[in-house]
Amino acid sequence: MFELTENRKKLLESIEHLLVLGGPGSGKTTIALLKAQKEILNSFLKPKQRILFLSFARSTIARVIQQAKQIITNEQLKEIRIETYHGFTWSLLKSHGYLISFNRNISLLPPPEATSILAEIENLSERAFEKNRLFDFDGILHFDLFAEKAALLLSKSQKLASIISDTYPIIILDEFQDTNNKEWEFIQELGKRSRLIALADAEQRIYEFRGADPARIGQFITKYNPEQFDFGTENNRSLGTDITTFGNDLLVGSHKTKKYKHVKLLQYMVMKGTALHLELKSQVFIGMNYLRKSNVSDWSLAILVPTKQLMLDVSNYLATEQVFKSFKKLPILTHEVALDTAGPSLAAIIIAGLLESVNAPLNAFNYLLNNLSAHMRGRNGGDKTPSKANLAASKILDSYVNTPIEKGKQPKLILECRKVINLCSVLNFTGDPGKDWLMIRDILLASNSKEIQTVGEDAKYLRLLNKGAILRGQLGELWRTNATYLGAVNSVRNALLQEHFNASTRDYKGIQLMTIHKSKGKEFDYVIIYEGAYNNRYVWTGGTENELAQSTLAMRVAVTRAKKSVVILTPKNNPSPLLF
Ligand SMILES: Nc1ncnc2c1ncn2[C@@H]1O[C@H](COP(=O)(O)OP(=O)(O)OP(=O)(O)O)[C@@H](O)[C@H]1O
Repeated sequence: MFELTENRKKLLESIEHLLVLGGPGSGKTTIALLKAQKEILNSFLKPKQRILFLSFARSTIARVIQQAKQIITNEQLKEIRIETYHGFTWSLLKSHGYLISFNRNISLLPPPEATSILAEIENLSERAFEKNRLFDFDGILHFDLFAEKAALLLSKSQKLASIISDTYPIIILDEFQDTNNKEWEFIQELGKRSRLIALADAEQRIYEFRGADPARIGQFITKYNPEQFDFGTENNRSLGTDITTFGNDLLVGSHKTKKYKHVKLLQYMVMKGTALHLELKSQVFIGMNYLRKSNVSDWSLAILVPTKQLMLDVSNYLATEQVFKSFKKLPILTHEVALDTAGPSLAAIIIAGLLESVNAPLNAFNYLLNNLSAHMRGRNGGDKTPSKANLAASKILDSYVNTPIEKGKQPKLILECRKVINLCSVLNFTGDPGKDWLMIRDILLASNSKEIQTVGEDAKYLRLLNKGAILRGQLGELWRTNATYLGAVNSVRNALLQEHFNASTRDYKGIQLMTIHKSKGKEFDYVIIYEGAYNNRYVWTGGTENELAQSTLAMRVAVTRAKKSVVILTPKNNPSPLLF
């Protein structure tokens, strides 16, 4: 199916540890899949053995599976386990974590709740201490500890390590340049007995902020003395275009004096109101027309933005029809958004709590206060601490739960929470989870408290996250068995947690909106990179040299996602220094 160069044929024959280097679209993933196929065809695998393909993100897994289906047969695909580091290490810790924790039952700490629990610990080493304490003593595993604890587990139990290596004699490490120290420790445990194939591109290292280290590829070479293959700037993704050339020129700044056929740099006028993202939306229509005219079947068009805030603003703009004074209209554009889940997940737990509360009115009020406090502390997600105002408000709620204040002196937020409970207590549920859910969400949205309204707003994004169906399914099940929503919080929590491990099988077709960082490892027919004004920029004025270097790498990753064409939009009054 593929014309293979001598170099690639040599790679397929190798029985050493391997390091495959190459720029975006040079064919690293493809050759790794061909290598796996070759080993399968050579009957290298004994019964029950499989090849393990490890990557970082669920969305990348989806793409690799999609790509694998074009290269190898379904039977061969069954002999490859394609997994995220999280999914794989969790499966190890879930069944064997008791070997390294005082608590025999290992459970997961859902990320939004983790953020909320750790919100007040600002000091990073204290945070790390608390995360470790939770696992060591309570068996509760924070997502950040997956690699670390899995490495510890394998180092403590050589028997388990042998079983793992016996099951997976060959392990492919995707996006190796982005492994942090803990993942590297884990990989070294695996590498004691299994053959490793690392795929890497130093210039696509965009996760330095989570511990990716420029020295990592060198460490791999020193440790394993692998056979090395470098596909350099070969470009199989956007063959016949100058997209990769632009990406490489960007690294040295030489793009500023050149012209490109497949990369358009546009400066747009920043406008307000209905015209806020007019230029972007118009470019999306132009892109769609181009793809239709070029007869690209099942086309994909990505809009990549630097910040989450801009992503949400753009999503709202695309999902609304604009009508201008001239009566010209810009219709709604259906699209998918790659959103972080913390805020919406915590909002979902609040709504689930209120659905339950109607049948358990006794604790309903305190329950709401606790959940609302968790939402305010955790909605920013990740390891980010909440804003001072949110932290202060959450403390009001926490202290009220412990020592209620007499009537007349209660803060407004507490009174508003009481109002929510009263309004919910007189609701007549229909048994249709979709409708009942919306009744509660509307109560939250109509609240006079900004904090409570925000919960309603965050809950709206569950639809964008495609979580609607799964939640409806779980709640419908409860109603069918009990004719109440008792147990809603648990089932919502489980449903949302499960999502972290299900390799998303959806493919990236149509209009996809995401941050530049999320676009890593994906490919689209057409890419529009959109920089907003003020805080929604690639480069902040006054940023350090290192920040500028990171932004350049991120921009190159974004550009090289495209197969056919790229448009980059930057504000005319203050164009990006990376571009002009
Ligand atoms: N030898 C080849 N001949 C023809 N097409 C190829 C070859 N290798 C890869 N391709 C095609 O090129 C595209 C990019 O390949 P692949 O995803 O393997 O690159 P990559 O190096 O893993 O990219 P990235 O680092 O950007 O994720 C795919 O569409 C693939 O089908």
